[in-house]
Amino acid sequence: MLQIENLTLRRAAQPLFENLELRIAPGEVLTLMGASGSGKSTVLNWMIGALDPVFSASGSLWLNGQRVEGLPTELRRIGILFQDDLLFANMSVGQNLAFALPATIRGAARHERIAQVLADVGLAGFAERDPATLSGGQRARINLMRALLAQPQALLLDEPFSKLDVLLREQFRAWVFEHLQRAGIATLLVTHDPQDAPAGGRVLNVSSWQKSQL
Ligand SMILES: Nc1ncnc2c1ncn2[C@@H]1O[C@H](COP(=O)(O)OP(=O)(O)OP(=O)(O)O)[C@@H](O)[C@H]1O
Repeated sequence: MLQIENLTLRRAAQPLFENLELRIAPGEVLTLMGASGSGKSTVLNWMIGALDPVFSASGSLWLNGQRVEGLPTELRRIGILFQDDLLFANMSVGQNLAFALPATIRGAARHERIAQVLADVGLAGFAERDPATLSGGQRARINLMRALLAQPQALLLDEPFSKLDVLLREQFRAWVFEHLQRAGIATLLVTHDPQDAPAGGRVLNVSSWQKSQL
């Protein structure tokens, strides 16, 4: 369970919003929707411990019963995926994935794990490929798998589909939701496009943030 309690964010003395409350169950995707500049990315930055110092925050963040908003980013077990993929251009696909693997997985087990991940996403044999030679959809899948290899308990998606063309976007979206549900990951999806939300999923609109209860 990923939970925000009573979050107020301010820039200078001005509140960006007040008293945000939300709860996301394992395997659920909650969509956070709102106009440009309404503060969606700022919430995500706060959740991963990367709030710009121009903002101040009060409120608490809980992940599976542990209060995490005071913890360093790497101890929070919260992954994030941005609209621009951040694959390292000077590394192969396999090296990009290996970068996210926990250090406790060593030696041959690392190669096996990466081969298995690539096979799982329909990209068997791609470990040596240069990321620049991949299609948009292939890059998107590698980027998501890299975020998941770090074994997050929650995932934040910031406009993850907006750079994909229409057909690919539909396929990738369905694939992502199915994958996250199977992995039991609590997911917060930020978007300005209502069509990005999973069918039947809960949507929280930024305009209703004041004292909203989800
Ligand atoms: N570093 C900063 N310094 C000053 N103001 C900032 C800074 N970062 C963001 N802001 C402002 O804070 C507000 C919220 O920004 P934020 O990026 O969270 O909005 P958003 O809802 O994610 O927008 P978008 O959909 O365009 O990404 C905006 O008015 C923005 O201009």
